[in-house]
Amino acid sequence: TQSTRPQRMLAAVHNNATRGDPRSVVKAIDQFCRQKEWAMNIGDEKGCILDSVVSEVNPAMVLELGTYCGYSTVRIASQLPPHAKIITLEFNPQNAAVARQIIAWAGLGEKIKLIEGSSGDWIPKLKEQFGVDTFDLVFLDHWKDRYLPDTKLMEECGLLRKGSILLADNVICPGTPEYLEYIRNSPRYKSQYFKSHLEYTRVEDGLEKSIFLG
Ligand SMILES: O=C(NCCCCc1cc2cnccc2s1)c1cc(-c2ccc(F)cc2)cc(O)c1O
Ligand SMILES: [Mg+2]
Repeated sequence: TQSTRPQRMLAAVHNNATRGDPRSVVKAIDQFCRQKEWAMNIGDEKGCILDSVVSEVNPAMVLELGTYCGYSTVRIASQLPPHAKIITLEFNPQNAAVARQIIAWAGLGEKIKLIEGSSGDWIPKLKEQFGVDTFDLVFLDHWKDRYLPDTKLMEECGLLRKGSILLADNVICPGTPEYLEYIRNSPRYKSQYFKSHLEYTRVEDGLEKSIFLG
């Protein structure tokens, strides 16, 4: 039977990356996406901006909405301090299965909790199910029309504290107009736009970094 693109990406990781070496996993995926098949990982250019935000925040507790194949999960987890954790949500079971194997190959399974399901269902359950208090960093990379409702949901569920950072991918392409409008005009957030490009292309895209003011 025909393989899927995530499965071919996983094969590229197995063939080209060193087990236990997250940076080689990231490099193998970027090479696959540049030389073989485009895929919707954050990519190397926006990935460097992600890396700088993670190292600046030095988070103990991270939430990622949208795992896909685990590329950004691996980038984030490889920079976390000891005992820090990332919870990542993925809607598509086939993508989640590939992500688990890419995360395992990178040797980061201890730091990462991958949950299969939708953000709307799971955000209200994170405190009771996983003993989460608040998140220091949230990376939004899931359905673009869910960025705004899920941000409001996280506020309502008490998952954000004064100083929590939201980092949103694709605010230009595919675009998240309602989210940008809200977050840039809300007195409860301080926002900053990082101009970049859609992964592996010359199309404009960017990341929006927002600090929750409480
Ligand atoms: O759709 C994108 N990412 C979201 C996949 C949604 C799946 C999930 C929903 C959901 C709900 N709850 C919990 C977890 C999850 S995971 C996406 C698309 C492009 C793109 C595609 C074509 C194109 F021509 C130009 C850009 C680029 C990107 O960087 C993307 O991130
Ligand atoms: Mg994205």
